[in-house]
Amino acid sequence: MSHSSEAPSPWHFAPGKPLTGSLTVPGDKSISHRSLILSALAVGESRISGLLEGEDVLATAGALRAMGATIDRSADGEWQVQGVGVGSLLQPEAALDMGNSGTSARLLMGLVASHPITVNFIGDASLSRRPMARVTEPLGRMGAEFTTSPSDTLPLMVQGICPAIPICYRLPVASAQVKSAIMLAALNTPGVTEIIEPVPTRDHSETMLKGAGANVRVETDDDGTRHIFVTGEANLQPQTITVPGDPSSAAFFIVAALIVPGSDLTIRNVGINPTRAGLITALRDMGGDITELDRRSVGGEPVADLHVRASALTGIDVDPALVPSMIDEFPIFFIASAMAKGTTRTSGLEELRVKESDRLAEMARGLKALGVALEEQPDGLVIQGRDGEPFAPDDAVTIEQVLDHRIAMSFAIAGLVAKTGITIADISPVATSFPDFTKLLQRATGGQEAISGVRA
Ligand SMILES: O=C(O)C1=C[C@@H](OP(=O)(O)O)[C@@H](O)[C@H](O)C1
Ligand SMILES: C=C(OP(=O)(O)O)C(=O)O
Repeated sequence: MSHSSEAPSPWHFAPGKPLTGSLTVPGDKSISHRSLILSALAVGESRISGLLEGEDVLATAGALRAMGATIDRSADGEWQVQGVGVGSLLQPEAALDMGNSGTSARLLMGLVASHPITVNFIGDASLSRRPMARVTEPLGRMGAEFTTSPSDTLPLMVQGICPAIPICYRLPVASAQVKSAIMLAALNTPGVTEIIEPVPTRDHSETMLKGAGANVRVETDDDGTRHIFVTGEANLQPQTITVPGDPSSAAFFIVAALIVPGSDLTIRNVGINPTRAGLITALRDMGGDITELDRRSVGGEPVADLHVRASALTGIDVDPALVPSMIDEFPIFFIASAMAKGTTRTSGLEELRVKESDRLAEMARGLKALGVALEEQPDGLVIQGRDGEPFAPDDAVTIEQVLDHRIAMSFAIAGLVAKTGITIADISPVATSFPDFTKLLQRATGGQEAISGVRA
């Protein structure tokens, strides 16, 4: 199911026309995973529209089918799910292939931990390097058993337990995936499970579980620490869910429109949940002209159309408190920083080293190849911006395949302001989160001439 088994697809991205007009980004990846999972746990038919049809979400759908849910697609983004009910997942016959998707792996490990089934999880080379102890540790306290490699990575076997034991768990890392894994395990666990979240992370699981009728209560201390209480043995109601556009996908077009001179672009239907909107705050602090139009609610989430105009950016020190709300946006934020005037400093980003790739190292490597002066620190980058001057590397730059969609898309956008363009050795990883990325970029830049495929 993974793109990694296919032949690489090299693309070249070079300066062309400004980004103009309007476009709509695909459905939010986090909300799409959760829509399928909660629908599979409801009894009856749920209907989802705007579902992201990226490989990561399809991995979640495939796993839920293998555990008994009936999942059908009737049109683009339109999906129907017949759930099995909390506690009624079936033992899958084969290992669940999570492909490149950390969210699928960690959320589904939580889901099966409180079911009396044994499940093997496998993934691609990137996912098989990513840390899983962060979920096996709390789920183990709930009674599930795990067989992993000594490095606590995939492939991994979960032996679920029913009834599981409710726990009170303080998250040692700011991670919505870990929080959500425990919440999903808690749904089929008698009693009340409490998760203490010192640093708030994306809150889609809380919102969507409440919407489906689960007893989820959130209390916030004066210092911002959140306590999330989930009452187990829940009954979830089938829903009609509309998935809003993904701010993490919109991010590439926001930055492109800011740094390509003359751009004036509207990105429609973008989720602006405060736990996801840190990039907009940071870019505005740098002088980015981003206006929210027609603020509204879609599927219980705040959404707006974003009007973005090319802007002279100035470097900033990014407040570490913003980090969780822009965690996936740092790769493209570093491209914006490299085009700003002055220095941009980031810190508190050690989590970027355990994403689909080591995103600090990969971004530092690619930016250096583009001639950008920077310092790589253990938990961030310090970037000397070029004050709007296009990248002018001595040699042609090729970004090698590292099985990381966000690295590929970030340097694709950088290619729009690089004198000789940039070659992405394999664009196919974008299919995990944004299958239409190149098509939308071509459309926004007025046609084929802005970017073109390169024959290897
Ligand atoms: O819960 C989610 O849907 C996600 C949480 C984040 O991961 P962490 O929980 O590891 O920070 C994010 O990077 C990922 O893309 C999606
Ligand atoms: C980190 C990401 O996803 P995941 O953890 O689901 O692989 C991402 O999409 O940037």
